[in-house]
Amino acid sequence: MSADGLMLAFSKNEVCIPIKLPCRQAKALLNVWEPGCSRCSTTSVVALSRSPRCFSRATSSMNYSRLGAQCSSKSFSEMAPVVQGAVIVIMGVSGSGKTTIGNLLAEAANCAFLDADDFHPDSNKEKMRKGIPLSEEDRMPWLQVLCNALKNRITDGEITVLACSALRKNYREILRSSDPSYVTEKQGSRVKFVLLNVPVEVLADRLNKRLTNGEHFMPPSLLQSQLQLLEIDASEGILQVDATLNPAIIVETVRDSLVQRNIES
Ligand SMILES: Nc1ncnc2c1ncn2[C@@H]1O[C@H](COP(=O)(O)OP(=O)(O)O)[C@@H](O)[C@H]1O
Ligand SMILES: O=C(O)[C@H](O)[C@@H](O)[C@H](O)[C@H](O)COP(=O)(O)O
Repeated sequence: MSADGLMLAFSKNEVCIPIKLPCRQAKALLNVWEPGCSRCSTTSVVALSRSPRCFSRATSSMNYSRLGAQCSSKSFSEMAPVVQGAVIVIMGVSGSGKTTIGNLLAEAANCAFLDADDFHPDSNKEKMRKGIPLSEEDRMPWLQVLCNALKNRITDGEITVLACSALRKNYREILRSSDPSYVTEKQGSRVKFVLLNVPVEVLADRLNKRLTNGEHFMPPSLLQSQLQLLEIDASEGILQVDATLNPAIIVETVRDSLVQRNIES
């Protein structure tokens, strides 16, 4: 594909017809697809480009999200020809919104959602419930179980959204190593991280409300230890988003950024 070309795949009854078009023509073509148009209910439109610049130019100047709502046009799974076996880890401290955003992202992208909390042994949850931070020894077996689960999904070519605190770089390295082709941190892994940034006062407020509503085992008293542990190494190039925004906007931002970063590479 040429660097300036957009590939459009029109999928109907499971039949894909990939075509290449210059940006301007692609935009013009996609613009005639109005929301509610009867063709949208039976046909999906996928715009893919190996050039992120080209993709963002085309998508930003047409009402792509409106089109997407009708045609589920930007789902990762519809990009299956180029995106196979990938994991998007929504990371951050407790209360940053990992479960909320991870669920919505997976739904929007039509792929599976896993919550790392569901992989903790009861002993870990009991410890946290009592207000005791987990130790390195508590976390290692848990991360290893997660790593194995992700490895199976990557090998099967599945796309997964995982909500996981992944606070330290060495924890993330364990998750990255679930990509069988990942050797060193110098190379890309099919496991990508998105950090949800939320100010401490907002986090405390969210955790207090969540506890009062009896929705979660994690006490607000553990927030400080979580923040102390959070380690972000600029060299990892982790995508960071303002997670105080409306969840729908966060999800849209994450999807757009991942597409622009070419999550398949
Ligand atoms: N973007 C957001 N705006 C407002 N409230 C949010 C947002 N994201 C999450 N919440 C709320 O904050 C609380 C913590 O969110 P949750 O998804 O459970 O975080 P985590 O999984 O990181 O602990 C929940 O009550 C949730 O409804
Ligand atoms: O490594 C850890 O200390 C835990 O994984 C922790 O980071 C996580 O935050 C808790 O499991 C609470 O779950 P939530 O993050 O969903 O509140």
